[in-house]
Amino acid sequence: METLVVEHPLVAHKLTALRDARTDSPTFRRLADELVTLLAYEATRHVRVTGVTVDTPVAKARGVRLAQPYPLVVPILRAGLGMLDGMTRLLPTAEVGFLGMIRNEETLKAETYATRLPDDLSGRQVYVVDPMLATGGTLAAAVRFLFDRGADDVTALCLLAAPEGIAHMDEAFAGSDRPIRLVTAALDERLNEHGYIVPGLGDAGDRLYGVV
Ligand SMILES: O=P(O)(O)OC[C@H]1O[C@H](OP(=O)(O)OP(=O)(O)O)[C@H](O)[C@@H]1O
Ligand SMILES: O=c1cc[nH]c(=O)[nH]1
Ligand SMILES: [Mg+2]
Repeated sequence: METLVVEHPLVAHKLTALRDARTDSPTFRRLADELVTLLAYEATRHVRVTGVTVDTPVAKARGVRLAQPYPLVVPILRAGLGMLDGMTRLLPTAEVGFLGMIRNEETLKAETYATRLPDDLSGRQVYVVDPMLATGGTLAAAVRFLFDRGADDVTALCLLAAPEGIAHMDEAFAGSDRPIRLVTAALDERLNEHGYIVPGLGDAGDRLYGVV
């Protein structure tokens, strides 16, 4: 999986505050919202555009507009919701689909409890947002939903990624002719015995939504 770790002092500053266990949920939500916007700037470098000509007050000008069909943004509930507004702020015309998934903390396997996606995604660019890429089980299942519907251009935006998650995605989609890109704020060290990213930031959904 093509991976871009965004190196930028503002990204590092906001990620450090997100990691800090002392950061409360309102602040955590604001930082996640700000951070995804910085990642989205990089993640949308390939977004499809089409040529247009407009009249300025002075003269005609050649330009571009987002091509249609517009991209699809898919937050993976719960924690992906914390990244949705930041993403749609940059892509206001994007369509939004939803995947509700929860990782079984015994088996570490992802289980799906809600799917609201267009049936036909052929020709669509898709941006998946989920703060954490840990074992990769959740993202792999999400990408499979999207590929099964015909998507051929998927970019995942994650706040943190673990090497195990990237390796899992590489195995799961080895030989696939459809590119999957990952844009993240940091590649962390490893997973602990509970499947949590080390040093990580804890359970992203719990941090976002005040679960103590
Ligand atoms: O790469 P994986 O090992 O699959 O782990 C990553 C997933 O785990 C967390 O979700 P969780 O299942 O805790 O649900 P939540 O988002 O509702 O907190 C996180 O939000 C990711 O979706
Ligand atoms: O560290 C982790 C791993 C999986 N899910 C999370 O929310 N955090
Ligand atoms: Mg989740």
